[in-house]
Amino acid sequence: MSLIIQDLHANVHGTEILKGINLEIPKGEIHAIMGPNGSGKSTLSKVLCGHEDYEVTGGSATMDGHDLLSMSVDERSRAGLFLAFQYPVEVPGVTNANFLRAAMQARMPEGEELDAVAFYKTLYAKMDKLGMARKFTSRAVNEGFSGGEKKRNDILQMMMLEPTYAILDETDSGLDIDALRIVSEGVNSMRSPMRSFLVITHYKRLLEYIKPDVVHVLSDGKIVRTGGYELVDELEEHGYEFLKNTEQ
Ligand SMILES: Nc1ncnc2c1ncn2[C@@H]1O[C@H](COP(=O)(O)OP(=O)(O)OP(=O)(O)O)[C@@H](O)[C@H]1O
Repeated sequence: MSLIIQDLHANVHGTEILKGINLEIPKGEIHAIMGPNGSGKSTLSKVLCGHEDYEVTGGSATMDGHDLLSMSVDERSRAGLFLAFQYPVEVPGVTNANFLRAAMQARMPEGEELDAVAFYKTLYAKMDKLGMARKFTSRAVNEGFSGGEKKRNDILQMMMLEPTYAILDETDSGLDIDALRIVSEGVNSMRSPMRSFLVITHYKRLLEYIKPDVVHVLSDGKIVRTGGYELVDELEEHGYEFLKNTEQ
């Protein structure tokens, strides 16, 4: 049971950004992707989620054997995929609570109704865990939220939806020191043999809390290095200097 990406190529507005990505994330593992600005990290996450701006031109991606690329965005979500965006979107006019209720209802088998009492009980417990005030339930999704509040809200969505494969795109950006710890604890509380994470980040500070099993470096649309946690230390110390030696 894994997320398997093979020789994935993708374009945005006719320009090739992903140039043959190979990645296998078995259930239960946390993989981190690091890499220079503009190397394609967010593009990879958006392609996996089916963002309409991105055109897959080759390769495959399967989730537990199912062809991810042939599914609609909705189907991918229902199948257990979740993306916390680098820049979380605002949804004016829809309260956080209603958004989450609708998202959870949409995942239930036809004919079954979400239990409202149980929903709010779970929601409040998870908000407490993330240190989020109750007022955020009645505010429109991310509208007027600070950068850090948006990131926390994304993690709340993830904790409510309980995906099997979660992609976190620079979740640490904009978080203050306490929020970074709290959000990381939220992620760690979801670690399970039945769930995998792909964590995109620039900095060691997040990975000190969310210890990845495997670390990849993405450069110019390809995975150029894969290793263990020691790779994070190496990058922190030397940056992406080594890439210059691999460039033509
Ligand atoms: N919708 C888009 N329109 C035009 N160019 C795009 C679009 N999406 C991505 N790109 C380009 O694709 C390249 C890869 O971008 P991407 O956001 O995937 O990089 P990244 O590795 O996540 O970078 P960062 O670390 O800065 O967040 C960049 O050159 C970017 O300008």
